[in-house]
Formats: sequence, structure tokens, C-alpha cells
Amino acid sequence: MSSNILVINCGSSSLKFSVVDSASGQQPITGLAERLGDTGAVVSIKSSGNDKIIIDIPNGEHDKALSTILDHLQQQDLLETIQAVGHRVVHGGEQFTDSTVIDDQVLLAIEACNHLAPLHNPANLIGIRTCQKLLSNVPHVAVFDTAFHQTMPEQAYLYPIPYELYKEQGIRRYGFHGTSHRYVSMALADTLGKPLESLNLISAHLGNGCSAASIQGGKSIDTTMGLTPLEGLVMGTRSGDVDPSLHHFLCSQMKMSIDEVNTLLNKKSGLLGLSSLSNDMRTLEQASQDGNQQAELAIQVFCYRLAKHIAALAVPLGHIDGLIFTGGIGENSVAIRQRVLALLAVLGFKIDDEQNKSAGKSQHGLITQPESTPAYVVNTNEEWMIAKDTQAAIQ
Ligand SMILES: Nc1ncnc2c1ncn2[C@@H]1O[C@H](COP(=O)(O)OP(=O)(O)O)[C@@H](O)[C@H]1O
Ligand SMILES: CC(=O)OP(=O)(O)O
Ligand SMILES: [Mg+2]
Repeated sequence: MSSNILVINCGSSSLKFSVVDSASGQQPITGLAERLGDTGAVVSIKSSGNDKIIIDIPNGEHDKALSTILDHLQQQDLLETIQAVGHRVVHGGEQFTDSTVIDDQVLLAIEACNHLAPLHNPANLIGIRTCQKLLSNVPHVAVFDTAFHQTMPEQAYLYPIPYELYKEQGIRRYGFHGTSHRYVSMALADTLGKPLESLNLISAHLGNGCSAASIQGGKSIDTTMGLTPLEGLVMGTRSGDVDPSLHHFLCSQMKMSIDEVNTLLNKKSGLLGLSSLSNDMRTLEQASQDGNQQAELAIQVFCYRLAKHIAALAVPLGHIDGLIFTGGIGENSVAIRQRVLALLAVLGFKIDDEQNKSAGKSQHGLITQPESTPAYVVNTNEEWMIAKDTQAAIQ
């Protein structure tokens, strides 16, 4: 019997899952439940060699989506091969430096971080609790986005605010997307045939959420996200960095409540806010090509700020052995990589246009000229990393 791990990544209105063979890394079934809680809620399931199956679950929430997925695994005779479930948990605070088997104490500790990642942690907990009910006979493991960044030094993680706020309230920078940053740095070292310990890397994870990290010898030493996944880069709907006084301004001058400000910055800003069109980079690239000036502006701000952050992340590294582009935008957008590397000529980047065009899915491609500071496209695989960690945690 193969040693399959079920990997669950529960978002607020979506749920991604994958069955991962922890030995080979193969994923016989993957899927996505979307628009949960909405009349259009659906589960789509892709198994190797078969067409995608779409199952409607009108108004279904996470529990309905999970039971639909588990029913399907049962029909495929896969359910009894599941050894453990690995759950992506976005915020683990300072308590979790590694992946952990979930017990009641761990659940409480995750819940205690809810206010630090309100878009993510409550949904992660729903996923864990529902799965624990439906799959009560196997261990469940939490794999934290924050854990990888716990190696950041104080100078990188402290905010310049009264020190008691860190000591008494845990207000500091944590960083996220750690599973992806960790995976792509390991995968690149592997591809280059060099020990990870010898490499100074910058990894840019550009999906709906975006963050970049300085990785020295396989350890995160700085990153763009902070206390919450709002700090740093421009994202699909999140603003990234703004003047901290903006909150006061919006509340006092525009009479917004603090919750409205939070919603504005998390859900109505970023690419969506700037373009007034979409949070989706594909849509914006198409619109910009069709002459939509505001879409073009949103792309420019995205790239300019990303380049500035990457330059800042070079500071703690001293020199760069590789810049990694990953995530949906990083892996697929030829134009964004081209624009960002053009802005980073100051760090010695010179793109190779042909290689940039051909890099993409299922390649770990160098996209720069031989004399350039190297930049690569590396396809992330958070599911495989979560499966590996889950396997290690239960042994
Ligand atoms: N070919 C493409 N060109 C430009 N952007 C793309 C392309 N394919 C996907 N993307 C963008 O990737 C983003 C989603 O990234 P992804 O990593 O899948 O998201 P998530 O953070 O939800 O996992 C979207 O903005 C999408 O438009
Ligand atoms: C932490 C975070 O931003 O995650 P995601 O990219 O999945 O929204
Ligand atoms: Mg993703």
C-alpha cells in the first residue's frame, strides 16, 4: 500500500487539496473547491489520466466540500491509503518553528493567532476540525507559513515601536509563504547541484498573496511580510506597504471605521484597487495590451515596488547567487519577469529574452544572460513540502 498524505490548504472561500505520494512526490488526485458558501460553490477534481470532474455543491461550505472530496477518494479506493493529513496553517506565531502533530493544545495555539491572520487562520481551523471529524483515524499535522521565517534575526523582525509591544503582545514581523520559499530554495539548489548551505538566494513568491525573502544557506533572514500577510509587496487585493498614518487619516477624515479600513487594505486594494478592474494579473495584462491605462498603471506599481523590495532584500545577503520567481505570476508571466529584471539592472541583472519566454511550467529555468546576476523560474510545490513535513512529523 502506498504512503499517501492528504494535503489541505483551506482559504476563506476556497479549499485546495491534493493526495501526495510522499515517497515519489506524485499527486494522483488534486482539486479545488471554490466559491464556498455561495450558490455557485463547486468542487473540481483532477486525477491523473482523467478529465476534470466538477461537482456542484450549491451553498456548500468547507464541511460539504471536504465530505464531497472524501467521498470521491473513497470511490477511487484511495481513502484507506491516506496515512496522515497535512494542513497548511498560515500563522503559527513564535511558538511554532517546525511542523507539528495537531492536538488540543496545538489547536488552541493556532486559534490564539487568529487575530494576526484573520483572512487565513479561522479558515485553516475549520479545515482542520472538519477533517479531524471525517478522518478521525489518522494523525493530522499543521505546517505553518511562519515557521521558516523564525530564523530571522531581531534586526529584521522587530518593528521600531516600544519594545514592550513585542515582549508583551508578540507584535513583530513573522513572514509568510515559508513553505513555498523553503521549497523553491531547496529545489533550485538541487537543480544547480550545489549545497543549499552555500547559496545566497532571494525568492519572490508571486501568487494572489505575494512575498519575497532573503534566504542565506537555506535559512530565511528577512522577508517582506510582517505581523500579518498585509505588509510588503503589492498583491491581488492587498495593498502591501502604506504609510501607517493612512489608517488614522481614513478614520478621521473619511469617517471610516477601523474594520472598514482593514477590509479596504486587505480586500479592495492592490492590483484590484489600483486597476478598478481585477485582482488577476492575466486579466490586467490583457487589458493593458488592449489600451486600459489604469490596468497598465497597476502593473507598473506592482513591478516597481517588487523591484524596490528585492533590492532591499539584497542588503542582508551581500551578494546574490540567484533570484527565484515563483507562484502563479512568477512562474507564468513573461512580461512581469521582464519588467522587474529591467528595473533591477542596478543589481547586475540582464535578462535573456528567449530563455525568459521558454521558462515556465515544469522547468527550473535560468532566465538571465551568462554574465548577469542569475535569476530563475522555479515552480513551487507547497503540497509536496507539506506532505514531506507531515511524513516527518508522524515518524
Ligand atoms: N499566464 C499567466 N500570466 C500572468 N499571470 C498569471 C498567469 N497564470 C496565472 N497568473 C496569475 O497568478 C495569480 C494566481 O497565482 P496562484 O499562485 O495560483 O495563486 P494562489 O496564491 O491563490 O495560490 C493570478 O494573479 C493569475 O492571474
Ligand atoms: C499568507 C498568504 O498571503 O497566503 P495566500 O497567498 O495563500 O493568500
Ligand atoms: Mg498558491
